[in-house]
Amino acid sequence: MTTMDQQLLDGRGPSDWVHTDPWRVLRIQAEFVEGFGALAEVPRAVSVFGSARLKPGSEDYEAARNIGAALVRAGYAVITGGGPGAMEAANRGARESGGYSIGLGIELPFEQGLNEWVDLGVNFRYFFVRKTMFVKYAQAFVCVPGGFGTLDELFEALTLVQTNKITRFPIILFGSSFWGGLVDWIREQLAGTEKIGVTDVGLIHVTDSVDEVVELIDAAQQLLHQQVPADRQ
Ligand SMILES: CC(C)=CCNc1ncnc2c1ncn2[C@@H]1O[C@H](COP(=O)(O)O)[C@@H](O)[C@H]1O
Repeated sequence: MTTMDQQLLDGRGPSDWVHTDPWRVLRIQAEFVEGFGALAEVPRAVSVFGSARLKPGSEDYEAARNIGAALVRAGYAVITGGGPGAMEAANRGARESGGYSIGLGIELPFEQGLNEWVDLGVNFRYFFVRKTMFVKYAQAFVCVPGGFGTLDELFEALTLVQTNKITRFPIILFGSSFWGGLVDWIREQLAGTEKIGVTDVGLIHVTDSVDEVVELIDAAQQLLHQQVPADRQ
């Protein structure tokens, strides 16, 4: 009969167990622990999402950069997915304004690594762990034009607010010509056929003004501070 100690210390034997789900759970757990640990001290922050494919100099890239800068001037750290395009732009605006620029990267087959404007970077293997961090450490979401990834992050936030899993959390879509059609469809098709409540449409704010982005977030913060006792803020 062998003891557990013996089995542990004996280096020989099959190693396929490292690829099993229980073992994966430990890696997932480690990823949560690492993320919570790295971000615990982050001051109040806003997550900015948008297309990984935006090119520097393009209108949307420069908008994301301005948003990053404006958020820092208003006292917020900026959190992004740490990649290129809109993420790089928002991190860049934040760093250029002397603020706290955070990138939560994801392991991808065509990975390019964290962009050069990230001050605090954490890399994740699992999208769902990373998405928890975007929500947990942000006071608001801002989406500039993007693709599936951006829509995924947008609808995750909308669902969490709709179901009261997070409260007082502005979700701001920057760029009315890009987002307008989606919001019209949400109003007409989703609210119009009672797939969502009419008031749910009001969870989405659309703007073309960087100043308004900050105003919306500040207003939500003020409401929060009025409602939550000082020791819990
Ligand atoms: C050039 C290229 C596609 C690089 C991909 N590199 C990426 N690095 C980090 N986060 C990403 C990346 N691609 C997508 N995402 C995630 O999905 C969102 C953008 O996806 P999309 O481009 O809108 O659909 C980002 O906010 C980010 O959280």
